[in-house]
Amino acid sequence: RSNLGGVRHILLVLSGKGGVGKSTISTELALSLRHSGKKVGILDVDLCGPSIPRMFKVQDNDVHQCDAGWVPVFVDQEKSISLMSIGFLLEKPDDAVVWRGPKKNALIKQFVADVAWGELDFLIVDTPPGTSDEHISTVEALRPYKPLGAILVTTPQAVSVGDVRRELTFCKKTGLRVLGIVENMSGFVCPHCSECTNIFSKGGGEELAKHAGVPFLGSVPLDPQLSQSLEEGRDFIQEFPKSSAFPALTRIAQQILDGALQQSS
Ligand SMILES: Nc1ncnc2c1ncn2[C@@H]1O[C@H](COP(=O)(O)OP(=O)(O)OP(=O)(O)O)[C@@H](O)[C@H]1O
Repeated sequence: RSNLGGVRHILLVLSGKGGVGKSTISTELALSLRHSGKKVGILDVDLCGPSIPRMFKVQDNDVHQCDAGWVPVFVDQEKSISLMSIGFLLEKPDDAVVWRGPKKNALIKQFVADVAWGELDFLIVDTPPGTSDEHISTVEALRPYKPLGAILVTTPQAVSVGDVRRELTFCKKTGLRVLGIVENMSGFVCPHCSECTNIFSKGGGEELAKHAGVPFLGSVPLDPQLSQSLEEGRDFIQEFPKSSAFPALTRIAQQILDGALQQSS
């Protein structure tokens, strides 16, 4: 039996640009799903900029081997969130990965085949920005396991939205279903007067979703408590239910749960 045999739903998180919040959305989606009673894994295939270990504050952990392959790193004692990332394989967490494409592709194949995930409700695959070799290798390696689809993350500005158009084309060409678009860093709600300032403009992601005929999963505002939680490896979903990004993040998770339920029925 393959190591992904016990994984019910696989979804990818993609973006055209770097730094728009893929790892943030992957992390908060995993936490939200965990609080809905699901077992979740995150496979971080961002080989040159792995940020998932740090966002869960487990960057000093090592990965061990068992008969079935690599044992992922568990975030909690209940083992409800497990992680695999190149960050756990580097001698020092800040070591740079200077590899050519074939070596990267080989590691991605190994990540897909050799991690002993056990039973998972969701496996979230956090990808590097763009549509590189690594994306093609990831999608090809996952194809036999019929991924649920991809979440596309963008910031509201036209330049980032333009890059998401390329992601839409990538999904179409590789036969990956688009689960929806998330607009991240969409306005800043003042904690004192609750007025919303659209720092990076607003609505680009929603408009693109409408235009492309794909679901719009929601706008996540810029939220200092969110970035601080990520810096400190804290559980934002549990600790900050009153913060401005909380409703959007939990709504995204609910839509993913609904979509997965529909696919299963
Ligand atoms: N809605 C938000 N509010 C506040 N800070 C955010 C928000 N979304 C992301 N950030 C912060 O922005 C930074 C970049 O986010 P993140 O690492 O998730 O982006 P990424 O797209 O995964 O980047 P990369 O391309 O390097 O993989 C992080 O420091 C994160 O804490």
